Amino acid sequence: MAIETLPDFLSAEKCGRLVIKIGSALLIDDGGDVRCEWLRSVITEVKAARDRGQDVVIVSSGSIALGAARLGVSGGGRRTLSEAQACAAVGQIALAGAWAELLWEQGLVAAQMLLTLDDLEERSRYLNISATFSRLLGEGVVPVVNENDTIATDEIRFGDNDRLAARTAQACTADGVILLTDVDGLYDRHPAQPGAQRLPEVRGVTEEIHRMAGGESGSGVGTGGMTAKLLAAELAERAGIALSIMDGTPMNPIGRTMETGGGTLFLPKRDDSGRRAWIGGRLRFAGALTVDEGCVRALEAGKSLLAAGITGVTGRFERGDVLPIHAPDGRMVAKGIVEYGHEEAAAILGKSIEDQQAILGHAPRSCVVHRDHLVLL
Ligand SMILES: Nc1ncnc2c1ncn2[C@@H]1O[C@H](COP(=O)(O)OP(=O)(O)O)[C@@H](O)[C@H]1O
Ligand SMILES: N[C@@H](CCC(=O)OP(=O)(O)O)C(=O)O
Repeated sequence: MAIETLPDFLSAEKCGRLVIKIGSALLIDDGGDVRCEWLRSVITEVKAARDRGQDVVIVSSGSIALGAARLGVSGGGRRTLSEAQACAAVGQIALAGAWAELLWEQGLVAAQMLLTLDDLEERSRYLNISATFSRLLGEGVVPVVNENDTIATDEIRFGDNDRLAARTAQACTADGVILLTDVDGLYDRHPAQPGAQRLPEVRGVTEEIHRMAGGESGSGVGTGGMTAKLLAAELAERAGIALSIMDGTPMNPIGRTMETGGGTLFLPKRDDSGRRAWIGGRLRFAGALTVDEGCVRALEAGKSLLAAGITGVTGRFERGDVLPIHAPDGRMVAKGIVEYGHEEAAAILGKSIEDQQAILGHAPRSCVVHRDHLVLL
């Protein structure tokens, strides 16, 4: 049974596993301290969920804001990478300590998991992370996840924990994600603008929906703003996971949203298997394929990708990598696991299957991307 309404997030039947993401502005006060009383109220809600039989995974921001205050570093979101990393290193140890202590106050055991984009993109590490989640949740532990900011380079950083929450939800096979933030959902324009209306439900994050988000964070403490939350909603949607943006500012924010009927609920269009979700959720690529119009139509009709339809190969990739597949106008139409490395793919580009043996010097594979390993976008 899948989530269909807001109260379903609190049902062990419909939402056996829940990810709750908490933004920096909620967790850290203006003086740079953890808002302990508020956090205690959230943990009460985590405890209630556990008592109902739901597994809960927390994605907690706040290390940079916490560390910056302790180091006396200012600069909001405009810090250099090394500055942000130093702040994160100082802040994370305090943040994890606060979580462990306050969860323990209510009889819950915390575990820390620091992840990077690379960890979630590389299949074997992704599977290890999934296995660790499964074991921890089986033991009744509450994993607390954050980005491993101290080792992530700019290129491989998520930079915002909204997408990290969606990818974490995939990795731990969650049914729902709650993003607690400082606004009670998605508005049709920036909420500060006159006449802005909240959208209670969104089924399918379209271009029109993306245009509603102003890029900047409102608080000046968080990163990514609504744009990042919509990207997260899109990742969740593709993985068949429901996601809700809720106002985290009051005490007991989840219960409060249920009472007021606030928030925005993003519902998935279709269900995807774990493997397809993993392919569709990939964000970094070692290369790319461009195909002709006929090939785009064939892919949309559910066919595998043949070398004959490929018009361009870029990057240095290996067999087994996930690549984006672009239409002639540059639009990304699909992602899929490639059957050849970049040299062989470039060599057989545009060739029919009959011509490929002589070029490769061995029997060709039936296709370049098999339809079972292809996700249309
Ligand atoms: N269309 C929109 N609807 C709601 N909020 C929006 C919209 N466009 C931009 N925002 C801004 O996004 C902010 C939330 O993002 P952010 O500050 O990054 O939160 P967090 O720190 O919780 O991740 C809101 O406070 C609001 O100022
Ligand atoms: N990993 C960073 C989180 C960055 C981030 O996404 O912040 P936010 O937009 O407040 O959720 C930190 O702990 O400070």
